[in-house]
Amino acid sequence: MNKDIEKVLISEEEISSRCRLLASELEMNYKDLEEPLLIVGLLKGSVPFMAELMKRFTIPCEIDFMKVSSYVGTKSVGDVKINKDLDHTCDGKCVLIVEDIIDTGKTIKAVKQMFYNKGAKDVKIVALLDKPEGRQVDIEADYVGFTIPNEFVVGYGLDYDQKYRNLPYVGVLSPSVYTK
Ligand SMILES: Nc1nc2c(ncn2[C@@H]2O[C@H](COP(=O)(O)O)[C@@H](O)[C@H]2O)c(=O)[nH]1
Ligand SMILES: [Mg+2]
Repeated sequence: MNKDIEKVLISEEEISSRCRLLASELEMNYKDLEEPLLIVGLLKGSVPFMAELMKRFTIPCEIDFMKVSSYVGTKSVGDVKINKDLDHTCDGKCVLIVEDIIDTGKTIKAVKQMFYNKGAKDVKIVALLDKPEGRQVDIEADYVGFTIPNEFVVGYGLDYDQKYRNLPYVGVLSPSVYTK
């Protein structure tokens, strides 16, 4: 295990088997769509989760990415800014937003509204992790991989200062790393 990780919260095997179930639930719910589902990953944290899900889809789909920022270090600063916008239009489309983690809910609430403002017909959210104790606004994901306690986690796409995204598991970062 990486020396900066205090404990492994969710193992690689647990993530893989949960993603298999989530993908089949999503497939079932989207099987009657008349046009391709637009799957949008929020960069950078959603990349491993999005790859794990989409490789199991057999439904017609298109993919795109958006980059928004709302965090500095381990703190949510509230304001959500777009750093990279979509390549696709989403007028009249069904959109599935893929997010790594929902904490205060401010990011995903703002992003969901952005998609409706862009003319999407339907917007659903799938999040690998949910920290309901951190919630400050009224928003829930439609699909959640794991509900976790209110701790700062890294790995499987999630970073601290751009590090640890490559870990194959989700772990709790030792506070000594960010109180240095
Ligand atoms: N590496 C981690 N990133 C986190 C964690 N909790 C939140 N976040 C980042 O913020 C947004 C969502 O935050 P929200 O407060 O607006 O809901 C999420 O996409 C992450 O990028 C965490 O524990 N570890
Ligand atoms: Mg994110």
